[in-house]
Amino acid sequence: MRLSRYFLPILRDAPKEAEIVSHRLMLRAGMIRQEAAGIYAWLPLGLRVLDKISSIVREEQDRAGAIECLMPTIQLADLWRESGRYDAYGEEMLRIKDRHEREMLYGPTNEEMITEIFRAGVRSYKDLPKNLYHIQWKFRDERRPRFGVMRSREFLMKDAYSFDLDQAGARTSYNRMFVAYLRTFARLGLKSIPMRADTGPIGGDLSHEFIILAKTGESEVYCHKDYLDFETPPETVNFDDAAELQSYFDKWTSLYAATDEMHEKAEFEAISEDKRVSARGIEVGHIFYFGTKYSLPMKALVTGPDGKDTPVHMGSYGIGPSRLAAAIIEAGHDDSGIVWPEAVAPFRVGLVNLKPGDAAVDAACEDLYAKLEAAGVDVLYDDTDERPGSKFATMDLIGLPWRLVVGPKGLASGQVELKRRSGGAAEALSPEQAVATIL
Ligand SMILES: Nc1ncnc2c1ncn2[C@@H]1O[C@H](COS(=O)(=O)NC(=O)[C@@H](N)CS)[C@@H](O)[C@H]1O
Repeated sequence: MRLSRYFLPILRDAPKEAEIVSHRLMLRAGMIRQEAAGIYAWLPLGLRVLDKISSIVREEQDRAGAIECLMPTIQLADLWRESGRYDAYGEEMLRIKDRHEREMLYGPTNEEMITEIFRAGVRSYKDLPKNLYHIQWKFRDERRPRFGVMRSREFLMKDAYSFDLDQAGARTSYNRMFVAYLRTFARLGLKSIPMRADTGPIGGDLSHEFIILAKTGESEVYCHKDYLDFETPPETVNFDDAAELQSYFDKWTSLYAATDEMHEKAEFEAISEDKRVSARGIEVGHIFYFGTKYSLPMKALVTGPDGKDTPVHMGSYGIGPSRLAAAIIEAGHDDSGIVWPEAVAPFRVGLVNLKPGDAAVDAACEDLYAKLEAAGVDVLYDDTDERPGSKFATMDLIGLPWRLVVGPKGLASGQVELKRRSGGAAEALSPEQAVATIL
């Protein structure tokens, strides 16, 4: 992409209301723009990151056997009356009326809707287990939206829903998602720790929040330090092997880890001092087992092996891709700006032309741009007339993994300058060596 043709509204300073670093950097880097309280436009650079995060979430859901669908954002109030949650959900629900005065709502979550879809499509236990998911925008009228997209009112969520004949089956579905979550956050460059959590308005009696430790996290969390060294379950996990899945669940819940609401002080203080971690954390995922809480009132029944109709056992599993864009910045930045992990960087290389109009430099840049793009490397080519200092500052701010600089002096001795954003000195290399290093 040529920067002269792109849309990247960089801000020199962040608005004062941006309290945390990810909010400041996302605004300054031209990734998002606030359209209303807690409601953001995702500008081109931010959307590229959001799409990369969603792709990794999707890959790990698919690997775990979940099946993707897409439910609408607008839902009928009557659907929520079936589960009894319409009134219980409270102020956070955005209630609307259509032209026929029909009561509707902007979905904050989809347990009722997926249960309605399931009950219309499945009748026998032979069709179980099932896990259906979508990646869809949600609306929760948070009293105090803040921290940019970290706690916004409209946000993107992957929400998956599992259906099993009984609790034992539902526990395996829960463990499948548990393992998929550990893998997902690791691939995003984050160290997540599953913590016992409260079930809140979703309900149920088993729940874990996946927390990443960050100074600006909203939650106060407590855990055993050894979690930080645990190996992520490998790509080769057999998601059909209930015992293997249970072994990962047992390992990753074998030591103390709890959010503030579930904290047991005495249990925590029984851990040797050097192994206690108490920190602030960001909740990036939350999973629930809630049995027949929705299937019973909504009559989502299957014919069991005994021929009797029985309500299915369900769980729901949420991840916040839009919150993750901010959380990844909280976990990866420095004084000059964002430092993206390769997996989610909006572009892989920032190519900087120090003297547009200089024939040799232009030719060298065009050649590098063509070679890298042909090799499938996403390049943001700064071909603008900005001053060099401002070009370097922009590349540091938007945090691309590689910065490749072409100037007349270096080129005269056949060299360009390559620098890794995550640290290390700039290297003077031939254009060929620079391309080889990046590939
Ligand atoms: N206001 C918000 N802004 C940004 N992300 C949010 C917000 N609220 C929740 N999330 C993200 O969405 C994830 C799931 O949300 S949740 O309420 O915990 N769980 C559910 O809604 C269940 N239905 C799971 S399918 C959270 O872990 C968080 O990553």
